[in-house]
Amino acid sequence: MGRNGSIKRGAAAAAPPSFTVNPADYRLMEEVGYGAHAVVYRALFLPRNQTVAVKCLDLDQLNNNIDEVQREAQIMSLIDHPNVIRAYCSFVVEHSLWVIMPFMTEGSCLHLMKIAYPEGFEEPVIASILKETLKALEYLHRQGQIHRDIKLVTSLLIVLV
Ligand SMILES: Nc1ncnc2c1ncn2[C@@H]1O[C@H](COP(=O)(O)OP(=O)(O)OP(=O)(O)O)[C@@H](O)[C@H]1O
Repeated sequence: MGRNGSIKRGAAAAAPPSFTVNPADYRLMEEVGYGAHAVVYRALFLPRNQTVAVKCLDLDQLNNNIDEVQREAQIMSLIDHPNVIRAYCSFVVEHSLWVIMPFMTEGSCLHLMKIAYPEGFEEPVIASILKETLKALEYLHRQGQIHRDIKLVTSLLIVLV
């Protein structure tokens, strides 16, 4: 709504897409990566045939860290910065926590480097990745959050399709 009460053009288009918390609405496709406690899949959100990433965290492995993980998923859902991936939603499926996220089509910087730049990125590219990463960190710090686990080579790249 504009200040004069008029409805802003494009406001509806800018609204974040909504996702369900029903696992049956997601079809897991291939595995795209894994971390210490999670496996990440490319998946389809069936109601809109939309590609997403689903991070499946093994709750049994997390032991006492469940509160921390749920807090992280909640923070991720409140993120609003182009350089920080946000979670659309998260929910428990049997022994896993599923976090639904945008799918980063180009994968991580490490992946890109391995397949296309085996000698390593050139300096201007590294500088650009660093700058964008620092913008993301600055945003998180302004929100009162500390990342604690930055691994530059696993930064994710998105390509708008
Ligand atoms: N949204 C996404 N889109 C595409 N690929 C992703 C996405 N999220 C994660 N991945 C892939 O999955 C890998 C593992 O991601 P994850 O977030 O579990 O681990 P991490 O933070 O890199 O590792 P750890 O949890 O061990 O610190 C990433 O390195 C990346 O290759």
